[in-house]
Amino acid sequence: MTAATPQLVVHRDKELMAQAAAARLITRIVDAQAARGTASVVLTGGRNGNALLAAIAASPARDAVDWARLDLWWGDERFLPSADPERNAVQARAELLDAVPLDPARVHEMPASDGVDGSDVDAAAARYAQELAKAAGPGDRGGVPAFDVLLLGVGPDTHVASLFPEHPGVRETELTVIGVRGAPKPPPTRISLTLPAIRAAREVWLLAAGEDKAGAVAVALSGPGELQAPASGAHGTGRTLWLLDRAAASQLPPQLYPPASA
Ligand SMILES: O=C(O)[C@H](O)[C@@H](O)[C@H](O)[C@H](O)COP(=O)(O)O
Repeated sequence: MTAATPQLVVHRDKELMAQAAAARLITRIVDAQAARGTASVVLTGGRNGNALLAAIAASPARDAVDWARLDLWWGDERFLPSADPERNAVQARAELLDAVPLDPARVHEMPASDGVDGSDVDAAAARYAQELAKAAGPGDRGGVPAFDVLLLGVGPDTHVASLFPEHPGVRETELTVIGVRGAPKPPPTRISLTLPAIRAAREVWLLAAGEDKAGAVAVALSGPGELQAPASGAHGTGRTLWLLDRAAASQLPPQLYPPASA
């Protein structure tokens, strides 16, 4: 087994998956902070990503995290005005970030369409790539920090972040952050980390719950390649973990279904 080999955990339903993922993430952050005095996490948009944040907000264990020593980044963002309720960062703040004592300087939102770059999504993406490069340490590779955990929701078409099947972004091998136009999932204009940036993370956790994800999970784990199934190209340098509920795991071939999960 290598770090890219997907490890699967299947929970009873999406509510339990969010709670269990929240407990897992709190523990991972606490361990990283105990070992290195800091931690870095990449957040994802979408229902499962937001449910995880809400579960952390509701968890008494959340106070075990030294929030001031946590760097937060985003895997993708909808390129909208900064206060737009459709922005992943706006939703993350509502679910959790505004309730915990983060260091604002360590919360790295992706640029908005009413920011310094105006409507130039490519310039905005380049700006975020510079911010990542500045945060990268001497031992980090590829111009991004070695994130402790990079979260990804999985779309019903197997997209992750804003990397969609057969779209240019999934082919990007040099840039760490790109502008995305014509995204099949609205809104059409987005900013996204690329697969090389995603793969710099120590751990990549993919979240998928619900019957509508069962096909995507089965396809992504059957190995068609990242161009057809971007989720299949998302793996960490130390661990690749799929956090599922039974409905999203319902089309997995028996040999991939984990022996015991609750
Ligand atoms: O900006 C976004 O929309 C997300 O980052 C996107 O990649 C999301 O994670 C998936 O589409 C899954 O979304 P759900 O969890 O809502 O199905």
